Order: sequence, then structure tokens, then C-alpha cells
Amino acid sequence: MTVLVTGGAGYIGSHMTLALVDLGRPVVVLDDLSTGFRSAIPDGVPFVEGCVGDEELVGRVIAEHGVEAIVHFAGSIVVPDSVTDPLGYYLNNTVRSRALIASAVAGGVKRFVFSSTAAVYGEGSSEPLTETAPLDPVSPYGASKLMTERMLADASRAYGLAYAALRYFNVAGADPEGRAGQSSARATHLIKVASQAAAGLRDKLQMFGEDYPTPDGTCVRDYIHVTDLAKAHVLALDYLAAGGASLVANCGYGRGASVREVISSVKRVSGADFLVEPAPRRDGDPASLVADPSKARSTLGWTPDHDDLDEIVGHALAWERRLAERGAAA
Ligand SMILES: NC(=O)c1ccc[n+]([C@@H]2O[C@H](COP(=O)([O-])OP(=O)(O)OC[C@H]3O[C@@H](n4cnc5c(N)ncnc54)[C@H](O)[C@@H]3O)[C@@H](O)[C@H]2O)c1
Ligand SMILES: O=c1ccn([C@@H]2O[C@H](COP(=O)(O)OP(=O)(O)O[C@H]3O[C@H](CO)[C@H](O)[C@H](O)[C@H]3O)[C@@H](O)[C@H]2O)c(=O)[nH]1
Repeated sequence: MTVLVTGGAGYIGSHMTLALVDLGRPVVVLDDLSTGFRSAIPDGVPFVEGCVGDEELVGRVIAEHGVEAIVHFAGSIVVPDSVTDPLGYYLNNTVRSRALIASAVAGGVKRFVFSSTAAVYGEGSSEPLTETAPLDPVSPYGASKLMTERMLADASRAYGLAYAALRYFNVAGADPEGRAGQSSARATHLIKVASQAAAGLRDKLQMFGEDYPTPDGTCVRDYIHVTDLAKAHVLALDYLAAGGASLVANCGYGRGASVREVISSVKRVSGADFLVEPAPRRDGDPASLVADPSKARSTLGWTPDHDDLDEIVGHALAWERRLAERGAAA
């Protein structure tokens, strides 16, 4: 069963590609390298440079590689950018996903795993969030992903495409063996940015908002290790291949950490101090997002191996140091 991994040159997609290679499963990567890196794709894995919205290209890839399942990571991911450029986000995340789903249907691909997000949930629901919590995205990013979920649900009913939409909470960390990590220098994610500050690559960290209705006033998120997330995708592929019904499932640990707690963890684990500057709230940020992951556990049999904030931070820091060494060597 060849798996087409879109966005496989990106952060999460490269970890999924590694997970499939480790299991000896055939895989092909499609990525336009807009935010991904050619070097993130393991040696020997076929790579096609192009856009998921290019139906002619995707049709050819499906036919030439005998693709039987698609894992769709490709997309634009920065919540505040989606607030300033909503139409760009609807184009890359929604319109091009529609084209990819159409290519899957036309090419006879029967299984599809989609990168959705906790950003599809509205604010104010009681936590932890189950998949049945009200859907009312705060940001265009969340809306662009929710629209793709809806297209998949309809395509599944109409064309028999079985899908799993995995709603990731906050993905962080790096491959424990140091083979992959978050490489984008322009990354905006808290653990990445704090790791860069700890490694001396940034002079400070801004803390966006201290007046949220949370225990310490800063936003609360459910941070999940990227390797545990890749494992959930492998299980989702196996579940669908075994005839499992289409599903939507949260991917998180069910426990929240505040921005202050994350910063403390990064300082503790790195042993480095860095400047933390209070800053205004960032557009599109909900106060708190914590998953109820029981569906992924019961339906997919998912059990995390790295459910520990300091471990996640330790792997992110190790990757950051590796990147810094490579930069110094370049
Ligand atoms: N990182 C998180 O915390 C998080 C949380 C929830 C959901 N997600 C979702 O997971 C997926 C992967 O995120 P990531 O953190 O690895 O981001 P990333 O930017 O590292 O990876 C995205 C990859 O997709 C590629 N890409 C973008 N548009 C493309 C297109 N039209 N055609 C082909 N390739 C394209 C990029 O070059 C990149 O390699 C995204 O869909 C994102 O929305 C991420
Ligand atoms: O320099 C920074 C960066 C972030 N934050 C804060 O840290 C928290 C987490 O922010 P991230 O940017 O790390 O992550 P988001 O919660 O904004 O978004 C991430 O998780 C979401 C789901 O929860 C989406 O799926 C999205 O793709 C992904 O980027 C937020 O309160 C943010 O304001 C800071 O204070 N300073």
C-alpha cells in the first residue's frame, strides 16, 4: 500500500514519512517546498515537487506510484497570518484540498487522513474538548480546516472515500533520534521560539497576553509530541485499511500547560535564561484548548509514548542545537 504524504517536507509530514519508512511501508512525498525543506525527506523516498491543487500532477503521482492512501499535511499554518490574509488561507487550505480530494476520488484512492486542528472549536466550551463540542472557529485558519472536514464528510458519503480527520492540538518536540524537527527559521510556535531563545538564536521571547481568563492569565494549550502524533496517523491508516468507518478524532494528551509553564520548562530543561517580554494579545488566539483524547485511544488504540512537557521541550532543544551547529558548519 503506497502512501502519498502531502507536505512531507514539512515539520509533521517529515516525522510521518520517517514513521512509514521505519515500518518499511512504501511512501511518496508531494510538497511545493513553500515552507518545507527537501533535506527533511529521508534518502530513498520518492519526492515530487508540486502543488496539491494540481489535479493533473496528483493524478499522475497516484497512477505511477500505485497510491492507495493519502495523508494530507500540506497547508498554511500560521493562525495570525490567516487573520491578515484569509483569502490566501482559504485558497491553500480549502480550495487546494478540494482539488486533492477530487484527485483521490478520480484516481480510485479509498483512504484519506487529514491534518485538522483544535482551532475548529469555538471558545467557551467546557474542557477537555470532545469531538462533539460546538464548531465555531475563531480564526480563518480554523475555518479553512473545518471546511475541508466538511468536504471530506460529504465526499465520504457520496463516493465511498474513507477518511480520518485528526484534530491536532499543539504539536511540538522533535524525533527522539534527532533525525527530524521543526526547521523553519520563521516559526511562530511557542516551544520552537522559546527553544531558539534558549539556544541564543533570538534575543527575547514575547508573551502574548497576560489577562486571559486562565489560572495564570496566559493561554493554555495541550502540547503533543510530534512522534506520538505520527504514531496516531499510522494507526489511522491501519484502522481505515481494516475497514474502519470514517472518523474525526482529537490528538492531544488531555492536559493543558500555560505559556508561563512552557517558558519555565524551557528555562529549566535548557539551563538558559532569556528575556521574556510581556506583549499584547495576538489576534485569533483562544484562551484555552485542551483535548479529550479518549476517542483516539479507544478507536485507534493510540497510546502516547512521550506525554511529558519537559521531554517534548528537551527534544525541541536538541533539534535547535543541531540546527545551530549545522548553520555554523554551513
Ligand atoms: N504545527 C501544529 O501545531 C499544527 C497543529 C494543528 C494542525 N496542523 C496542521 O498540520 C499540517 C502540517 O503542519 P506543519 O506544522 O508540519 O507545517 P509545515 O509548514 O512545516 O508543513 C507544511 C508543508 O506543506 C507544504 N505545502 C504547503 N502548501 C502546499 C501546497 N499547496 N502543495 C504542496 N505542498 C504544500 C509546505 O512546503 C510544507 O512542507 C498542516 O496542515 C497544519 O495545518 C499543525
Ligand atoms: O512567541 C510566542 C509564540 C506563542 N505565544 C503564545 O503561545 C500560545 C501557543 O501559540 P502557538 O503559536 O505555539 O500555537 P497556536 O495555539 O497559536 O496554534 C497551533 O495550534 C493550533 C491548534 O491548537 C493550530 O492548529 C495551529 O496550526 C498551530 O499553530 C498562544 O497563546 C500564543 O499567543 C507567545 O506568547 N509567544
